[in-house]
Amino acid sequence: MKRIISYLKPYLPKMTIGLLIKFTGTIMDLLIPWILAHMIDKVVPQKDIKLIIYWGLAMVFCAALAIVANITANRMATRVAAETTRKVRHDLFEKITYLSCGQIDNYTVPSLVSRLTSDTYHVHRMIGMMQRLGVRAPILLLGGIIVTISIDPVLSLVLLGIQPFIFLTVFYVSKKGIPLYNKLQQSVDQMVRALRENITGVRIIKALAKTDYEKDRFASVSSEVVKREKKVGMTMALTNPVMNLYLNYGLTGVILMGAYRVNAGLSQPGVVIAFLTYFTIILNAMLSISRIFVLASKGLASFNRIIEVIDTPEDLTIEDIPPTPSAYHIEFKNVTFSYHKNQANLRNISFSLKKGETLGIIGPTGSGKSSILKLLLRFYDTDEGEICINGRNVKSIPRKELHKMFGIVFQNDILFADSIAENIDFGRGLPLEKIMFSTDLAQAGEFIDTLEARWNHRLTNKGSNLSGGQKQRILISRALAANPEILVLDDSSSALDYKTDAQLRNSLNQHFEDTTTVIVAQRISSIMHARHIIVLEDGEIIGSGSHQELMKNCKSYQEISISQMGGASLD
Ligand SMILES: Nc1ncnc2c1ncn2[C@@H]1O[C@H](COP(=O)(O)OP(=O)(O)OP(=O)(O)O)[C@@H](O)[C@H]1O
Repeated sequence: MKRIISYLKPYLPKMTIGLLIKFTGTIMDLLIPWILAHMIDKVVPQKDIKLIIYWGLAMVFCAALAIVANITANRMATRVAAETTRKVRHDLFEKITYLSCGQIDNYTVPSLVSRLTSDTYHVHRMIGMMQRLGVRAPILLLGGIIVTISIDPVLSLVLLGIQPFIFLTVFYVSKKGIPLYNKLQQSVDQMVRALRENITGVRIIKALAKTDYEKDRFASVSSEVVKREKKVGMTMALTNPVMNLYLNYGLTGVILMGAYRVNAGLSQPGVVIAFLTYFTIILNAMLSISRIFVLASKGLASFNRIIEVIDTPEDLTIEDIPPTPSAYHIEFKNVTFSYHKNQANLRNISFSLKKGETLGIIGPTGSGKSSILKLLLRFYDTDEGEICINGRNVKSIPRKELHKMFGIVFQNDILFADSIAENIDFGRGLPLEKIMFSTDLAQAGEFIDTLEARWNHRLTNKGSNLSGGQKQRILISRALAANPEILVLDDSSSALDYKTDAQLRNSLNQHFEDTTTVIVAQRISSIMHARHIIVLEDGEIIGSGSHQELMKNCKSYQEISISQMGGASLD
């Protein structure tokens, strides 16, 4: 609660003014039936047209003021809700961008997406609703009760008699409805997750003719949503008819008792008419209050899910480790690491690279090749051992400074719906010449020249209007464009033909001789020229050395080489 108030704090003056306006509008709404009763019972019998017009105008004024005040207050409330939600969403987004990879793994991406979308939406609805109805409904309820008791205490007994039933209904619906809403939200989360997987994987689903399977899978999560929606609907559907029933019974009771009291000269017709209106106002106010409870509990649950992420303590903090002089640019010293802190995914990894040297990493799928790169970039911290760049432990290098050293191409790296130039620049403000130079080096210049708008050619989301090889070249251009100190290529030549791959390697040798390069590859031809090669298996180095050395000493390497190139050597 404290946190939500801290978000609302900047808008407190605006909210106070809005609530005062709302208060005025609501009082006007409450006044109208009272004026009506006064006119019928006191003014009309005097047969003074001037007085009737005067009171009539008072009613018109109240009605106009009520509507203007309510609209103004609602608009102000909407603005406050939108602004507050914008700030919450912004803080959440910012925090997500700073979460470490381990923290993202723990939350999972779909859960973070639904916190950013549906949870912020619920918070928005709650803040809006609390301002619109949070003041109005209690005033209408309390004010209505006070006015009815003051104009005819006996008729109020009808209202009093019906209250326990109303309370019971509201209590039952809230008690049942809130957990049902929470369950519904969970199944909506699952449906969003399935939908997301389906849409991102639409090609492979089609290619593997899994459309029917996916349709069934989606149908099953969707029918769970429908089932839960029905359950919520069935419970909530009780509210309006049951309340209407109470209302009608109450109104009948008021009319019966009112008629009796008017006949007996104990009350007046105007009071009975006003009473009927107040009765409706009071019941509607109670209904609104029950809705506020449901919406507030949903909104608070969502807000807590958002705050959980925003308050996640920062891990991977910068540690004060003094640098040690080193002849090496990159060093891995006995590094052991596990994602789930149970079974090690990398064990005892050691290697060192001098400036400008190239390391090739090869090994079967799942052997830990990409994990080495993730540790080098400090996406995760090692469990044992240390990783140094220029003698500085990566844990002691500020994140921005560390990442600036790198040019990276990851597996399945992403291109955005933007121009080719902007995709390469990536917000770094690089001059076009550098971008053009990098595309030439990455062997992308040739295909860019065939495009009408060339570097301004717009890509679609994820670069889906390019071929796999073209995408790969743009991604490599992005990695090269800022003249990185360290170049990391994770299986990035897999979509390049052998000739382009060889041309790329030549360009790198010529123009990036000071850049230390780490290449992860499935193809031996992509790494066989590297100064150092390590062969990984099950998270361990089972062979290291140059291509020739490995061809002599490492059985696994020989097998890969023979299977891919018939065991060709460099010479
Ligand atoms: N984010 C993660 N959370 C948990 N386990 C992970 C995560 N990423 C990778 N792993 C596990 O760590 C091991 C090594 O994975 P890694 O991606 O490093 O392999 P790889 O050699 O690069 O494989 P590939 O050639 O298929 O890309 C695998 O067993 C994988 O399941």
